Amino acid sequence: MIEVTRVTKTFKVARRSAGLKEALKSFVHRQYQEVRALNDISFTIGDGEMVGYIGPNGAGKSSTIKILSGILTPDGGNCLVNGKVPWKERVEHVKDIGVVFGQRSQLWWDVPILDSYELIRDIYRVKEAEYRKNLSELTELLDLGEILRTPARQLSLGQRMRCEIGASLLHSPKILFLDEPTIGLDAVSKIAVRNFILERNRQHGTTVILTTHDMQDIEALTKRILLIGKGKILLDGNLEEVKGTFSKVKQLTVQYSGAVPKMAEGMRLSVKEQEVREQSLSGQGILTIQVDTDVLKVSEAISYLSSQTEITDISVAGASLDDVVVGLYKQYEI
Ligand SMILES: Nc1ncnc2c1ncn2[C@@H]1O[C@H](COP(=O)(O)OP(=O)(O)OP(=O)(O)O)[C@@H](O)[C@H]1O
Repeated sequence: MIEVTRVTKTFKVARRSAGLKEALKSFVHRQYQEVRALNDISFTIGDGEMVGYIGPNGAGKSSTIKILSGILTPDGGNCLVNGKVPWKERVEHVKDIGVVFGQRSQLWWDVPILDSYELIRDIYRVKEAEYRKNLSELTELLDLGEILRTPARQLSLGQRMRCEIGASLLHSPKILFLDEPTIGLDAVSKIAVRNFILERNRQHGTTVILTTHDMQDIEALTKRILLIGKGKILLDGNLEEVKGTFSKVKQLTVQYSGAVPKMAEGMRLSVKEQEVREQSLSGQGILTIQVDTDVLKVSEAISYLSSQTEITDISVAGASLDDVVVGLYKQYEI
């Protein structure tokens, strides 16, 4: 269980104007500006939950993850992770958590991955039997076989990321913090990483907090999202419900054979008039229709269309999660 209560964090940043004169001045009179990274944030995450922590650049996501993993101390508020205060009980706390920062490595650059893993085993004092079991499971699921004997610096980004995730799980943590785990990966590697995380959660009940700008990660992995902006939690809700509030308009793609169907109130054609005219001459075609579900249900729109023409194929799509997130950022002015 993760309980974050009224946490605040302010950074003091040195400020000076450009130029040599200003640089010399700042030696004598240093000026500081305060950046409020976290402003009174609270949330609770239950055991085995997978939560997407999203927000624009500079919103405060990494600062939260650093506090939850004990790297940063907040100025105010409290935080309990499995009953422990992360920055006060660090040694005990790190046994419970695994952390992957997509932009930083926890592996030793010049030594084979297996040597890094053995160092991690010693640091976390993982028992030999547990280490062997975890290593063989992770090697199989993350397809690490060949690459375990290669130094990190010789691996591709995708191979290294699989090794990073393996490294974070060698001590069987109950909670996994993933900060942009698929950044820079190709489509195949992204899917492999997502599937592994899903499987880990299913089989071991691992709690996952995922920060990412990749909405496909969020869609594939999480049911709940926490939206942070300017250091404040702006929304904590079910992903499907949040999507629902933004997807009043559904898009129907209709393949038909016969007359071009007329549009009812609440339905709007997305294709150009010229295209419709051409389709009308050929007696068949594909139309893209926007349906405002406040006016007309999708099922009503489909039966209205099929009363006028023969529908040979149809697909319904909602707003993409990227559209939803852009809408949220606009709504909350972040
Ligand atoms: N060590 C630091 N010193 C000074 N300011 C910092 C430090 N770390 C973070 N900040 C500031 O705190 C704010 C929140 O930063 P944070 O890295 O938590 O954002 P983020 O949501 O993770 O952003 P991104 O999506 O770009 O990674 C930003 O304004 C950032 O400049």
